[in-house]
Amino acid sequence: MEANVQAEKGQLSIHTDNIFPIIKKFLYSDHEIFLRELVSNAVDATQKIKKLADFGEFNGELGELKVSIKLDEEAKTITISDRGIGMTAEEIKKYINQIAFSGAAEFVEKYKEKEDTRGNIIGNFGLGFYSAFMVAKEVEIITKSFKDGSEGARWICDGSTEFSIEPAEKTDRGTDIILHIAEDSEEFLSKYRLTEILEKYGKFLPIEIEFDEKIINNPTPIWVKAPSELKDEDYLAFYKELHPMGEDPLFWIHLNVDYPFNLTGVLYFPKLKNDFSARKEKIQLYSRQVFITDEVKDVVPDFLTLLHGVIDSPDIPLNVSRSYLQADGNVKKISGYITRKVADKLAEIFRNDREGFEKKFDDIGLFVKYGIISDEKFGEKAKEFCLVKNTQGKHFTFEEYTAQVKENQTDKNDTVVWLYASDLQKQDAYIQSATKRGYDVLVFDSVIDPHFINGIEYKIEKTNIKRVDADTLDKLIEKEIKLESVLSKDDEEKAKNLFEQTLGGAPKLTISVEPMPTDELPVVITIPEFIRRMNDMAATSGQKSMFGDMPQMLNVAINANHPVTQKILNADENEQKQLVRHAYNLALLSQGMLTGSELTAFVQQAVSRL
Ligand SMILES: Nc1ncnc2c1ncn2[C@@H]1O[C@H](COP(=O)(O)OP(=O)(O)OP(=O)(O)O)[C@@H](O)[C@H]1O
Repeated sequence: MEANVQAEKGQLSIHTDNIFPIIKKFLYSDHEIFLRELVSNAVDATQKIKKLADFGEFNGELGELKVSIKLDEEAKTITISDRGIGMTAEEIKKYINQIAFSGAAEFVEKYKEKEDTRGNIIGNFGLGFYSAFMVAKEVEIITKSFKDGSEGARWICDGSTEFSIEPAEKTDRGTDIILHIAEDSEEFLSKYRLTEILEKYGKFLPIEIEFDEKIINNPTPIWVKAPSELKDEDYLAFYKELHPMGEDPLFWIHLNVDYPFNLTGVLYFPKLKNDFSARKEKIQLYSRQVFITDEVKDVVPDFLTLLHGVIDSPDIPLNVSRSYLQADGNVKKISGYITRKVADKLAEIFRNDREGFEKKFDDIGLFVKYGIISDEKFGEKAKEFCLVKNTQGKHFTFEEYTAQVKENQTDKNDTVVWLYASDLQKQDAYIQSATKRGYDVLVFDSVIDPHFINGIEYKIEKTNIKRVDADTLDKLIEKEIKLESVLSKDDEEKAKNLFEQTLGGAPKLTISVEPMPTDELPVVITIPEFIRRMNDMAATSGQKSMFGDMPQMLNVAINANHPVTQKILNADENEQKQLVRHAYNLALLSQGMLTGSELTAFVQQAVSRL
């Protein structure tokens, strides 16, 4: 059989007429970035002239090197001017007419032997210039190269694939890019709008940027300086620059690494209290001092997005438009590095200033706990310095706490039981009972705590964490030796039946008779730990628990040793019922569960006895 497809290799052909509109309009989704691209080019050209002066390849006067932006509302133009290296007519043809040929990349390549110039040069792809056509119907370049004897040149293009180039009068070295703004982009002919864009992308560009007779940027933000040059005031002042309305941060970390990737930055710990709302979009990502994004969730683990500050890394892979990140191996390394640094800083403060660390823990606890449950590596380190606090306000590390309660709170299965309360007011009766037994009670009252408890329980060896009202104390920490019951088996059975009959209408009650100390309540109501915890976690993550909203299951423990139980057993039928209800209501009341009409009835009944 004859083959009608011949094996062949070849080259795809691209029609400039078709691809050009795509580059102009769709490469960059956000039109405002034209200004970022053109100002970055002007900054690059300025950095290059400085470099050439350093290398001895330019011996003239550098002079004032700022980049300036001018708006002419009447002529409907925006002009970006620099005093950088400029271009000869030949260079325009090479760098501008050849789309996707980057003079920036070429410069870096040419001088790579001399030093790592990449650090200063922003451009890479050779496309940024064309973003001008997203907003301009015509673009002019008037430029003069720094090279001796160069003539000025004027390039003009109306956005088609045709251009013209001619000699031009220009006395000074450098480049003016003149944008004749298109009708559909006139929003950019506004001082306010341009200021906004310049402040967003250019606030920390390394060369002075002038607009409307003002310098809009800080060319040497603290993250480009050496930590040894900086004082606390400098860090606090920079924080104010980022968050003018923000409360002072608690502390900060200066990031500075150049191997195996390049990254600088300063991360601040804000006061979080019990509040997740402070989060998100407070870390800004820069690449060579050009603002990229404040959506850093692909670069740092989620819990770190609670921090504020700046990260600058030329090694975070950006796509052509520089507005999106690409998750890759480098990003993982960077994320790992930041996590480690943050953990190390916390460990250092913990070691050097335990008292200060404890004071700050209310504010950073949320962060540390979120880190522990969401990031394995951070969790490993944070185990050493994460603190828990008891009802007396004393702080402990996990290890210290286990050592503290081990003797008294180890159950017959050799498991250490940590008791906690989530609401000091509501659970007061239970806390007091536990304290009377010599047990210690922790406070876990933040939004993250239900998740935190669940997350750490299995990480701390042989430990159970139970809320103080999850069961009667004897069952929370089951000991070998039990308290004796003063009731006969018969009487216990009678008491149980009586409660069951009287409270029969109440939903899902599990009634038991248990020997407890006489100073505890005659009836104790508890909600099983597991079910309550699932409810709590569902509530904070905004989901519905599979167990519904309210605790459906209640354990009602009748205190066999309380004199009231004896009294109930000895009373006549009518009085028995009243006493049972009353004791049950008191137990509900102490759990904060007597509400609505039942509470009203209870209060009225009590009043009638006055
Ligand atoms: N203001 C300027 N002064 C001197 N040369 C310039 C200027 N603007 C652009 N160029 C030259 O034109 C080239 C192409 O610019 P373009 O913005 O398209 O790409 P790039 O900056 O190299 O890369 P990227 O697409 O990443 O921005 C630059 O590399 C540079 O050589």
